[in-house]
Amino acid sequence: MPGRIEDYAVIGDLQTAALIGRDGSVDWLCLPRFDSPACFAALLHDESAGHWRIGPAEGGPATRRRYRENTLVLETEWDTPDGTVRVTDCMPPRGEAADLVRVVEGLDGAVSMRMDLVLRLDYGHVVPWVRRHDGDLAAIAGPDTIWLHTDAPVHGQDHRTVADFTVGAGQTVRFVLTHQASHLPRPQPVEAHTAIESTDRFWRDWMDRCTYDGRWPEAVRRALITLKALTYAPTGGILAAATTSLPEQLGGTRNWDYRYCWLRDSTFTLQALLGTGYRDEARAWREWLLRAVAGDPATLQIMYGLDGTRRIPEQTLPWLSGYEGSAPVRVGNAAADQLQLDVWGEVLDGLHLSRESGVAANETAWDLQRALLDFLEGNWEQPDNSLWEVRGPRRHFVHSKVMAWAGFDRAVKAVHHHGLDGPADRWLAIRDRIHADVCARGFDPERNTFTQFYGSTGLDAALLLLPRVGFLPWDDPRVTGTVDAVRRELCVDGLVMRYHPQQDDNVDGLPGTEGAFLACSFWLVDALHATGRRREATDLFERLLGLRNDVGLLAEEYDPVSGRQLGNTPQAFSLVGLVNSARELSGTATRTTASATDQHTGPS
Ligand SMILES: OC[C@H]1O[C@H](O[C@H]2O[C@H](CO)[C@@H](O)[C@H](O)[C@H]2O)[C@H](O)[C@@H](O)[C@@H]1O
Repeated sequence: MPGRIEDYAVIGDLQTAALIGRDGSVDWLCLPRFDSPACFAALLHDESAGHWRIGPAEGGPATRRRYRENTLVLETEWDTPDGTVRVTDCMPPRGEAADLVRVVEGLDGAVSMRMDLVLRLDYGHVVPWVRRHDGDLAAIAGPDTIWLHTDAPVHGQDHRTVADFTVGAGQTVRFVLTHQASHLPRPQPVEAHTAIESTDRFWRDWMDRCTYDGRWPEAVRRALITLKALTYAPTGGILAAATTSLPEQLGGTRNWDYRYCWLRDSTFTLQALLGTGYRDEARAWREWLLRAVAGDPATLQIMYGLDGTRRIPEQTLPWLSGYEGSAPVRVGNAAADQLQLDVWGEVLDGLHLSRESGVAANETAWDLQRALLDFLEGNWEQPDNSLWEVRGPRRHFVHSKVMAWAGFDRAVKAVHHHGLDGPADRWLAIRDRIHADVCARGFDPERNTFTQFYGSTGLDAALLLLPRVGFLPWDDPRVTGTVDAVRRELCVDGLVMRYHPQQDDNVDGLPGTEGAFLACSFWLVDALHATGRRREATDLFERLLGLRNDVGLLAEEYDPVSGRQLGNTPQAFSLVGLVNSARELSGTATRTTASATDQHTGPS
């Protein structure tokens, strides 16, 4: 049985990531990339879909675990009646091949250990052929070979590889699992202890570049390390999360594949990284973006594969029962074909932010922005699927229109403040038309709130972002009215639902419901802070910190009733929310969105 979502820690090598439960079992790993088929998919079924457990023979959860300070090296410890043992796990930043390194170390007494390796390629589907080569194991299936190099005595048993051994104080037993394409020669295995030390150094060096000096430094640093772990180093692409199909409702069907690069999520991640000193990542992301969206801006997708791949068709994997029975398990994501107008605005805002932050200008980037503006000019009046990717009918979502406004606003500023070339007066006029349209059709004066879409009876937590992008000032009564309405109508036990799915005739077109959306809850922290309710903002922020798991990770959502994390994990959206709110509350936030002096000055 897989653990709770919050039972999982993550390790990764900037090309893929493994999730490790409190019982020492790797229950999720895709090789060689984040979006490759999993060789351990127990998370979405049970151990027969592949897992790799190393722990005391008696089983059970660890007594404690932690990351080594400022690193992605995980240490899991068990106190047993016979002694204490530690397993150290890491994935060294990629050299010749992907390696997963696990070292067992006796700390006290002598502990009987068991290793249970069940390799199932293609998401639990394919049992590999296992052969011995010079004392190591090679598991071969189709395009993949997975090598196991260890000094433990392993043997095969019922299509799995097991080892029973005892570690005494001061003894270590090493395991290195390496992936290689099956047509290539065996890669040089890394030495486990050396790999742990070099991984440790890599992450410490990366953390040394962090400029964050505000409150809650450990939570912010852990979030930043995790965001970095969600970047795909070869291309600079930024993932939404490391998993697919962890459910938004236990037992439900809201199960999606997040192992791709959403322009929206990446832009938000960029804000958090730029605001904490990580300019190289911002540059790499911009270059990724320019390559991914090259071509006709009318064919811009809201998301791409890690290398900018456009086709990520959605399929279901019927042989997997799903996390706690939450089926179907999906790979690929049909949202890639949706129209989500906010994305144009977010990309324009993200590139504006890079410019404002002094990340060197690039002529191609401005050409792209002009092309995006041309598209937006002809399409901002279209209904769309919104940032929530609704699968119901397209509507005139207020947040989408406001982000179109933000796109033109940033374009005008690019001309006025940065001397770039463009028809600023025309853009200004469109900007003001959008503003007037939203204020006339997207605001309900009787309820004193903006609405989810034109004519909607529902609300949307994304409305909390309107003042952040400068659409109206925080003290505008329409903004304070909307913040109050979100609190009144969308909060469950103080946490924020992104909207009520059943509202407006089932706005998202999906069955079931979902948990509180953690990113939105961080947006409420920022809104409370900006509207002068600072104590409440801090209280909510600290409550959200308390929802992180024991190693500081957050999934997409949280169910206040069962007290469990829900959805894909670790999720960039949630962690970006944490970093940005910490910066706001600490007063260390530099401009990542329009400041008060940049607020809208046109009509309405
Ligand atoms: O709820 C329906 C949609 O859920 C997913 O989208 C959500 O995750 C995205 C990645 O973090 C995020 O950008 C989006 O705002 C969220 O709504 C899923 O990917 C969609 O396919 C699905 O329709």
